[in-house]
Amino acid sequence: MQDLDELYQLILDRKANPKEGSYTDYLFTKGLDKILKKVGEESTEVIVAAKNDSDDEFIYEVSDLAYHILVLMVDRGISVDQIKRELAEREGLMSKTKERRDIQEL
Ligand SMILES: N=c1c2ncn([C@@H]3O[C@H](COP(=O)(O)OP(=O)(O)OP(=O)(O)O)[C@@H](O)[C@H]3O)c2ncn1[C@@H]1O[C@H](COP(=O)(O)O)[C@@H](O)[C@H]1O
Repeated sequence: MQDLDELYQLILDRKANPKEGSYTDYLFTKGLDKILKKVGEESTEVIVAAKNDSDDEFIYEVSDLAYHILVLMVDRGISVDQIKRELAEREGLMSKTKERRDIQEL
């Protein structure tokens, strides 16, 4: 069982300790442009899968995209905690915006 935090840590470790035959290593070696190309390809595959009926295919493609996004985050030096913090801040902002909208609708 591997959650997103654990996968992020493993990718971080691949960056610090390159391992022969590792696909993550291959991406880091190729560099940012290659990682961005993969994120673009995987995003398109998620869109195509979302239009089809197969949940399994959709889950597979979202997982591919999630992995490549984590590789991109490590390459850019951004942590999962930074994303969590941003989302947590939005939670406060969004509920304030909703309160304002509710008041305007009264
Ligand atoms: N979650 C993933 C994961 N998801 C997708 N992929 C790889 O992403 C690639 C996507 O397939 P494509 O056909 O688009 O790409 P490709 O033809 O293989 O290669 P490209 O030349 O196009 O880049 C496949 O090679 C998959 O193996 C992943 N590779 C590794 N992980 C995890 O990352 C961790 C470290 O893996 P290694 O770095 O390989 O040790 C492990 O926990 C793995 O499970």
